[in-house]
Amino acid sequence: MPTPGPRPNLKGASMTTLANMKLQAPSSTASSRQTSTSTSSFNSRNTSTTSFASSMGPGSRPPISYSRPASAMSNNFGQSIGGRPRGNTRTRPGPPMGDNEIDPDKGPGPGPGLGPQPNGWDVDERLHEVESQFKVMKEAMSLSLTDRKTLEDAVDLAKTREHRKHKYSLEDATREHRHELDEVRRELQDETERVQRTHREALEALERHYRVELEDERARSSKEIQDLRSKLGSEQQDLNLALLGKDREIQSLKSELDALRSDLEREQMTKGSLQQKITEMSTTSMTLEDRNRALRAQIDFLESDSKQQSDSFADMEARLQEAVKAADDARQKLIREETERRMLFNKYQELKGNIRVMCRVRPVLDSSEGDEAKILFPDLKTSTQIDVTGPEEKSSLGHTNRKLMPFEFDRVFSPEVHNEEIFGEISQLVQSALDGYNVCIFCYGQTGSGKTYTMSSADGMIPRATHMIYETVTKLKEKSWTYTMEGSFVEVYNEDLNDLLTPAKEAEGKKKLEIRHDDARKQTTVLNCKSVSLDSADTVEMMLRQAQNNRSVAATKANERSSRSHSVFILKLVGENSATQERCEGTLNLVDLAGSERLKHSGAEGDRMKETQNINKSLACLGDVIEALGRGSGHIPYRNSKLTHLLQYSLGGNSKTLMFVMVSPLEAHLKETLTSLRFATKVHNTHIGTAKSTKKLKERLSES
Ligand SMILES: Nc1ncnc2c1ncn2[C@@H]1O[C@H](COP(=O)(O)OP(=O)(O)OP(=O)(O)O)[C@@H](O)[C@H]1O
Repeated sequence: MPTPGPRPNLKGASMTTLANMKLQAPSSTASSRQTSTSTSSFNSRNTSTTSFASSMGPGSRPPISYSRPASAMSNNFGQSIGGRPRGNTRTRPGPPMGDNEIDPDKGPGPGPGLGPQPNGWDVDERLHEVESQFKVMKEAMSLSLTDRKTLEDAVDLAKTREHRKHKYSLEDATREHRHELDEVRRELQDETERVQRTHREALEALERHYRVELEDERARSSKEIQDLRSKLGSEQQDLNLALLGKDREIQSLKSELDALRSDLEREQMTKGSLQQKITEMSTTSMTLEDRNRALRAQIDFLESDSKQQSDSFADMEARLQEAVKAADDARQKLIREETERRMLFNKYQELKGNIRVMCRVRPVLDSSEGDEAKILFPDLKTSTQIDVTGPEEKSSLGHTNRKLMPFEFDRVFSPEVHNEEIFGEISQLVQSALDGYNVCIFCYGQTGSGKTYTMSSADGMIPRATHMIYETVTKLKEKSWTYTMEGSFVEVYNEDLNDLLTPAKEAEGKKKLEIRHDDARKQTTVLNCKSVSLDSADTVEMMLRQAQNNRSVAATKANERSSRSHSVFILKLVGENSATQERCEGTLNLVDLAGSERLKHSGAEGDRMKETQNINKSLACLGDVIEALGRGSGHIPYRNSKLTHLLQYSLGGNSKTLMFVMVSPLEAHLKETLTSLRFATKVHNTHIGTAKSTKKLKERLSES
């Protein structure tokens, strides 16, 4: 129920004012209600503001100072609604309301006719009062609005401050956290860096260590690879050479086979024709015997009848003439056949190759010599192979093994083979020398391997060759061949040529030996060298004894009586055929080379070292010459050593060469054995051009 407002005082008031009053009275009530509401809300706000302000607490933002305490305002406002404001300085001062005052609870009082109203009817006063109340209310309103605004501002400010405070504290916290985070990050980073540094250092140390190890390993591996490569290279080279040699051998064997086949056919034909001739001759002989018998009968008859006798005599003479002619024809045929045999024989020799290599292993002399090397002779049928078990080798994986090294030559002689069998193989070459070829037979090998035993022992190649020559020469006399034989014996010692048939004392005042070559005859003469005419086999034995005494023999660690020089037995054979007028000139050189052991192994010093160096040099030169001949080189380095210079016409296209590689059976000599066998293999793989007999040369020379 709206409280009835005081009756408006129309006296002195304009109609407008009254109208306003009428209009405002209820609104005032309403506004009073409103005010009350707003006051309470203000109060509540004020309370909240106070609590908010108090929540700020000491040390926080300063409390908000209001222009007027809210409670006061509230009181004023309450009073202003109820009547005259009390104690409000802004309201018009007036007399205390007393009974005339409008009690808000009671209302403005009874209206006209509703009860006594002291001065209640004083409209002006009432109006004035209402106006002043209105003014007060208005002021209160504006104040309240201002307050509200202020409060709102304060709230906003507080909010802003609180917000800012929060923001600050948040920012502080963020900063703190960021700082902490930075610290932690820095620490972490430091730790990480430290760990990284430690790891890097460890890694670097490891890397350095492994790099060193790697370098070592690499160096070791590259050395091993290099060793293996060079070994492989040399083995490959050897294999290639062996392959080439084998190819050539196959080719030559094929052509040899063809030639032999045709030779055989020819020989068979010759044999057939010879047999036919023999049959013819025996028939002739029988005929002659018959005639003889008839002639005897005729003689008897002539003795009885002279005419008949003289006729028969003439007939007999004619027949005798015929028989003599037939015998002469047969002799001529024999000589022709000898010439043909020689030709065929030498052709066969040529086909066998001009350089042949044979290997001989000497037996173990007694158990004190030491362990025996593992040497096998697998090829029993043709006896051309020797397998040597090499020294112990360490593989890259650390395993120890021994390689089986096979070597192949024209012939291999095991320790049981005697000099007789060896000579069987070389006798054909001796025959070639008689037929006018230059022949050279070497014995190569380390000290104590059996060179001297093979070459010049009592039943060695030199005495056997000379015996064979004597026998052959004697037989050839029947075929109109007469031979002169001259022998000389020289040695090459420290690149000097010495005559072994002249004792050292006698040789002192004599001129030095000089080598002279006759290029047209392909013959070599040693000037100032003694040569002995060999008219009996005994002369050769005497020669050998003399040479042996004069040979330079010195002691080395490798062999007690070691030959330190190359000795060359030179046998010149000149044959002439009185029937055919043929002439041939051949030379047989039997060479016992000095020991081929290596300088390091021989333990040589001083003079012995010089000797060894010279021996090694001349052996190397011999290898070079054979190699150059094999290559077909235009320049053959004969003059690089005395030995090759001396043997110039016995090494090469116009001669036949046989090299014996002598092998010791002892394990202690294994390295030297392998070196010798490798050298011999190189020689074996060398193909030297076809040999030519000086007889043919002579024929050619005589033609020109
Ligand atoms: N086939 C063999 N049968 C029996 N004994 C042999 C045989 N070969 C060599 N000998 C002996 O072996 C020893 C050494 O041989 P030899 O003197 O011939 O060797 P070498 O190679 O000529 O040595 P150097 O180079 O010192 O002259 C000698 O006592 C010899 O009699």
